Amino acid sequence: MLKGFHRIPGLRKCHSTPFNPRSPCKWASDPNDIRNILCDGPILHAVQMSNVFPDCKTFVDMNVKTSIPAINGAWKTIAAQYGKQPVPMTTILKFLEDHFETVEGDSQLEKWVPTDWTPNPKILDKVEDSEYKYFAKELNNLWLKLGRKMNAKVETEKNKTTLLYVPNGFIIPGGRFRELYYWDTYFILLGLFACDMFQTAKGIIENMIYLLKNHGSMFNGTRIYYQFRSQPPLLLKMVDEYVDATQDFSMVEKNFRVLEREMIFWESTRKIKVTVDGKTHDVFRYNCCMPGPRPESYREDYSTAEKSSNEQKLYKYQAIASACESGWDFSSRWFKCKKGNTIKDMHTHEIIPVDLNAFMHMNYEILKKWSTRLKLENETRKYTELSDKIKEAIRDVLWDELDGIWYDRDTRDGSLNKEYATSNFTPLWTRSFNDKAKVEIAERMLEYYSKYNLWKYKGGLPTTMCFSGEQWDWPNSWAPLQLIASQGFRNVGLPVLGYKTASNWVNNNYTGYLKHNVIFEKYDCRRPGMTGFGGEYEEQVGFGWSNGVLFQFMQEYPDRLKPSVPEERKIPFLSTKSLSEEEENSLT
Ligand SMILES: OC[C@H]1O[C@H](O[C@H]2O[C@H](CO)[C@@H](O)[C@H](O)[C@H]2O)[C@H](O)[C@@H](O)[C@@H]1O
Repeated sequence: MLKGFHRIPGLRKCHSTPFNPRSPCKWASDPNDIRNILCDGPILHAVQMSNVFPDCKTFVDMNVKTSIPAINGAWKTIAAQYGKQPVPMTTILKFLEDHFETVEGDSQLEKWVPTDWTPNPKILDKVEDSEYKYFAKELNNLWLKLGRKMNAKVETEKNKTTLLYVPNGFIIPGGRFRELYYWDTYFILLGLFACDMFQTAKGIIENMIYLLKNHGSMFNGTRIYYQFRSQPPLLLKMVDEYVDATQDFSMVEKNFRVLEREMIFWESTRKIKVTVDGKTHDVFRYNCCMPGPRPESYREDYSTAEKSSNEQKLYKYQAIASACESGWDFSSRWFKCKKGNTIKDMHTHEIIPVDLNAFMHMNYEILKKWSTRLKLENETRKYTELSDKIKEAIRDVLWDELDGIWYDRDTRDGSLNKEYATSNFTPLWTRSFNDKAKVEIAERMLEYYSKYNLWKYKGGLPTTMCFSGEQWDWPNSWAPLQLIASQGFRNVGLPVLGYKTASNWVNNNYTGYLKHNVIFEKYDCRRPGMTGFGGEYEEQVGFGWSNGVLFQFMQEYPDRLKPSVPEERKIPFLSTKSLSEEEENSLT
C-alpha cells in the first residue's frame, strides 16, 4: 500500500488565512489595532517574557482601560528609557495597572443564567439509579456556573478586548477557557438537549452561524488571537442534532448557504491531493498560517522555536497552531511517539488525520441529506459525489488491512502512524465505510480493542498509549473521544463496547465528583476519578464537554447505568501531580 505513495508538490506551503486564503498571514496592519498590542509586537513580547503572569492567557484576555494610542505612547517612553535593557518588573506592573484590567473585573463578559434552565429537567426522572439521579441534578446546576453573555460594548467599543462578539448567551468550557470554543460546543449542546434547554442551544448555534457569516470561517474560539485557526469541523453536526431534537428544520432553510461556507473554507484552505497505489485522492489536513508564537501561550512557543532559523521558526509556529486546530494540542500524533521526540518535532500540517477526514465525510452526508430535503438537485448530486469520494479516500489512504484499523498518514514519507490513538475509531462514528463491510469492520474493531486490552481502563479509553507528557496522550482520557468511540462501536453493532465505554466514563466522572466535588477537563484512564495531567497549562475544572457527554450517556442508558460498587470506588487517590516516568511504568 505504501509503495507508490506520492505527495503533491507544494504541500509544505502555508496557503491559508481565514479572511483571504491567498494573502500572507499578518495580525493587523493598522498600528492602532488591538492585535498589535495583544497578539504581536514589543509590548506582548516584554509582558509575556517577563513572567509576570504564570499563564500567558491572562494578559491577552485583559481589557484595555485606556486606549491603544495611549498604550503605544506610554510604551514608547518606557522603551526609550530602557533601550535594549530588560524593562524592570515594577515598571511593567505599573504599566499594566495603568492601561489594563482583568477580565473578571469588568462587565464585557457577564455571568448569564440561561432563560430555559430549570432545576428539574426531565432527564432527572428518566435516570433510574438514585446516585446518578443526584449526580445529574448536580451537573444540571453547573450550567449556571458556565453561562456567559457578552456585553454589547464588545461589539460597539472597538479595540478594548480580544473577545469576538456574539449576540446570544453561551456555555463556556470553564477554568481558563472563558470564551465560546468551537468543537467543545458540539459536546456541550448534547448536554443542553438532554436538559431540555433548546432555546439556549438554538442561541448558541446562532452565535456560531453569526461568527461564520462575519468572519468567513469558524475560529478555534471567540478571541481574535484564534483568528488564524479553526477546530474540528462540527458545526453542521450541531445543526443536524438540533433539527433531530426539535424537528425545527427552519434553521437549515434559513442558513443552508452560510453553512456551506464552512465546507468551502476547509476545501479551499485545507484540502490536498495524495496518490496511493496510483490513485489520487482529495483529503484534508489541519493547516493554518501562524506568523509567530500563539499570543495566549507566547512564552511556550517562543522557547519551542527559539533555536531555529527564521524559516524553521515559521514551520514550527504553523505546526503548533495546526495542532491546536486539530483540538489535540498537543499529542504524539503530530510528532511520532519516539524517544527524544517532542513538540519541537511537530509536523502536524504534513499529516492526513483520520478524524478530520471522517468529520468531512459526515459533513458531506449531512449536506446531501439537507439538499435532498430542500429539493436542491444540483447540490444533492454534488454532495453525494463528494461524500462517496472522501469515503473512498478514507479507505484507500487511511485504512490498514493488516491491523484492521484506520491510521493517520504522514505525507512526508507516505507512512501510516501505526500507534494506538482513539481518533482511529472516528470513522465508526461518522459511518465512513461501506455498509457491506460493516460486519467485517466490527470483527476487526473487536480484535483491535482486545489487542490493546482496552477493557481494563476504568477511567476511560486512553487517548494514545504514548507517554509524551502532552495532554492528548497517555494516560489521559477525554470526554469527546469517549462519546465518539462509544457511539461508533454501536454503529457497527458492538453495543457491549458502546455501553462499557459509556458506563466506565460516567462512573469515572462520578467518582471524581464525589471525591473532589468538581468535573475535570480530562481524566486519567487508569484511576477513575482522577484528573488527567500534562501539557502546557494546569488542570482545569468546569467542564463544558465533560458535562455534555455525561448527560448524553445518561440519556442513552437511563435505566442501565449504575455506579461501580463502593468497594471498587475505594481506589487510593494519588496526588494530582504529574508522575515521573518510573512511577508511570510501575502503574502500567
Ligand atoms: O491555551 C492553550 C490551548 O488551549 C485550548 O485547547 C484546549 O482547550 C480547548 C477548550 O476546552 C479545547 O477545545 C482543546 O481541544 C484543548 O486542547 C485552545 O483550543 C488552544 O487553541 C490553545 O492554544
